[in-house]
Amino acid sequence: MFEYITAGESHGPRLTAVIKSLPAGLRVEVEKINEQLYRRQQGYGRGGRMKIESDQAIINSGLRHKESLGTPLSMTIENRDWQNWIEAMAPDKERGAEIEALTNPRPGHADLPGALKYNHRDLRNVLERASARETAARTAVGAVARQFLEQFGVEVYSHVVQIGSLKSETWTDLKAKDPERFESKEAVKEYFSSLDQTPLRCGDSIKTKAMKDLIDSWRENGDSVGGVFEIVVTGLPVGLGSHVHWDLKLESKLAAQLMGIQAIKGVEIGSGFKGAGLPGSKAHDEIFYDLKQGFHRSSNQAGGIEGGMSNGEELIIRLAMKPIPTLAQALHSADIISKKETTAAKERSDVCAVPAASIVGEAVTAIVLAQSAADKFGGDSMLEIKRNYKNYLEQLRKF
Ligand SMILES: Cc1cc2nc3c(=O)[nH]c(=O)nc-3n(C[C@H](O)[C@H](O)[C@H](O)COP(=O)(O)O)c2cc1C
Ligand SMILES: C=C(O[C@@H]1CC(C(=O)O)=C[C@@H](OP(=O)(O)O)[C@H]1O)C(=O)O
Repeated sequence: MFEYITAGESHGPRLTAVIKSLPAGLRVEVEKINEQLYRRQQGYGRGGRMKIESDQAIINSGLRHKESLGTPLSMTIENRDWQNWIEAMAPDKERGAEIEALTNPRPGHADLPGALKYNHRDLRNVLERASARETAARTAVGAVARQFLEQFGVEVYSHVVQIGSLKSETWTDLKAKDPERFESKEAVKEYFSSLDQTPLRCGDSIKTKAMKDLIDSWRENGDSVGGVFEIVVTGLPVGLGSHVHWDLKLESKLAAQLMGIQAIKGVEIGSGFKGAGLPGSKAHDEIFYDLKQGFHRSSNQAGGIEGGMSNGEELIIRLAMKPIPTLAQALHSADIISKKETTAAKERSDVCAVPAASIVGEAVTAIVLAQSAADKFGGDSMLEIKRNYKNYLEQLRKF
C-alpha cells in the first residue's frame, strides 16, 4: 500500500503522481493536499520561481465523492512556468535550431554525472528531472498519506533547527527546558502550527532574525546556504517496522526515502551523532511501567525507534541539507563539449530551501509511516484496517 511514482520535468507542462494502491474508503480532501503544497512553497530564501508557481493538485483518478476506491490515485500539478518553456521543453516537437544546449555543469548538481551516465550533450536533459520541483509531487502523495495517518491519531511535524552554522534549539532541547509545556498532543500541535507563520519555520524569533540576515548576506555574496531540520511524529503505536530483516527496519525505510530528497546529505534518529559520544548509562531510555501508561520512558534518546521498530515514543529525525548548488558567483567548471575551463551555469535559483525541504521531509516521513502502518494493519478497506488496528491495541493493553 502507498507505493507511488512521480513523473514530470521542472519546466515541462505538469507533474504527475500515481499512488498505486490505497485502501478503499479513505476520505481524501484535495484542500488538505493543497494546504501542504502551499506550505512547501513558503520559506525565506526561495528564488523567483515560487512567485510564478501556485501549486494545486488535480485528482484524476482513484476517488469518488472524496473517498478512495482502492484503485490507483493519480494527481497532476500544473507548472505555470511551462508557458515560458513551451519551445525549449516541448515533449512532442522537433528541437528548434534556436534552442541552445547547456554545457557548463554545476558542481553539486546532477548535471555532470547525469550527462556522462545518460550520454546527454545538453545538461538540461538531466537537470529538469533532478530538480526539486519534483518534490511538489511527493508532497501531494505525502498529503494523502497524512490523511490516512490522521485516522489513527498520528501527526507529523517539522521545524528548522540550523541555517548555515547558526543553530536553534532541537525538540529534545525544548522539551528538556520545559518538560510540562509539551505534555499534551494539543500543545505540540500548537507549537508546530505556529511555525508556519515564521519565515524560516524556526521557533526562536531571535535566531530567526540572525538566520534571515545570514541568508541575505550570502545571497548578496552570490552564495547559498544549507541547514538542518527536524521531524517529530506523535501518536505512533509500538511495532511499526521489524527487527527481523535489515530492510524491514523502520529506520532503514525512513533513511532510504528521506535521503531520496534532493540535497539531503545526513539523517539522524534520536540523539544520533551526539549519542555516539555518550556513555551507555546516559544514552538509553530507562523502562517504566504503570497501569495508566503501560510501558513508558522518561527520556527519548532513541528517537522513538528501537530494534527497527517504533517503541511508542515520539519519532525524532534530523536531516542535513547541503547548500544549494546553483550559485550567482559560479564555481569553476569544465565545458562538456569543448572540455575547456569555464564557470558553472547560473540558473535562477533558491539561496536557501531548508524550510521548504522540511515540508517535503514531513511528506516523505508520512509516506513511510503510512506504508509501514498499512503493512502492519493490512486490509483492503479502511474498515478492515481500523478493525485490525483496534484489535492490536487491545492485544497491547492485555499484554
Ligand atoms: C525544496 C528544494 C529546493 C531546491 N532548490 C534548488 C535551487 O533553486 N537550485 C539548485 O541548484 N538546487 C536546488 N535544490 C537542490 C538540488 O535539487 C539538488 O542539490 C540536486 O538535485 C542534486 O542532488 P543532490 O544534492 O541530492 O546530490 C533544491 C532542493 C530542495 C529540496
Ligand atoms: C521549482 C521548484 O524548485 C526549483 C528547484 C531547483 C533545483 O535545481 O532543484 C531549481 C529551481 O528551479 P528554477 O530554475 O525553475 O527556478 C527551483 O525553483 C520548486 O520547489 O517547486
